[in-house]
Amino acid sequence: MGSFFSRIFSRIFGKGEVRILILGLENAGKTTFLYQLQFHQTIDTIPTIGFNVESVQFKNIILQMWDLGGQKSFREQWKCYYPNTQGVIYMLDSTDWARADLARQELFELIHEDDLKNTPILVLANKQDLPGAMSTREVENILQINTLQRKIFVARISAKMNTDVESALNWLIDNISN
Ligand SMILES: Nc1nc2c(ncn2[C@@H]2O[C@H](COP(=O)(O)OP(=O)(O)OP(=O)(O)O)[C@@H](O)[C@H]2O)c(=O)[nH]1
Ligand SMILES: [Mg+2]
Repeated sequence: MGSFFSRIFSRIFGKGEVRILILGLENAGKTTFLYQLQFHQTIDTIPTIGFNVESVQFKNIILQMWDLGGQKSFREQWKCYYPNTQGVIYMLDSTDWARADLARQELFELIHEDDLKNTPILVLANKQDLPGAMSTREVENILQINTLQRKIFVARISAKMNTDVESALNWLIDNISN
């Protein structure tokens, strides 16, 4: 019985589990993305108070995915979740041109954190199903990706329509294992 529990425990908390944070401004689509991955469904969301966490099986690994609330008061608490993180997903509402500068400021803040200094960052340019969504080039310019000396990659997705969601994750997983 003991070994049964230790196997389960190591499966959940052991080497096979990868800790990923999903960050980004409120309304970017973080929770929609998480539930699309976990349940393969578009679930109606409400603004996240605090966080949601789900263990998602992806290929042969388990991703422990922390979806943190993006409202200002919650952004101030993101730091508490940085230790031991192996990958960051930075979610952007690609139609929110008005808050693009704020989205960049928040990205630049987390990029300079010690706890995240070796962490690859996958930028998900979400809501590509909507008219006026930014192109990859526009996202790279707005977020000044070229100035960052980091493993960072922009992928365009629609969390709601489940377009390119899993293929985007491949980059992150490959870069964590490297
Ligand atoms: N059209 C479209 N709408 C989306 C997409 N992804 C999310 N949304 C919508 O955007 C709104 C916000 O989505 P959430 O997933 O709750 O956003 P969030 O980033 O978790 O927001 P907070 O929890 O407040 O930080 C909801 O109305 C979603 O249905 C998408 O790919 N396309
Ligand atoms: Mg949310």
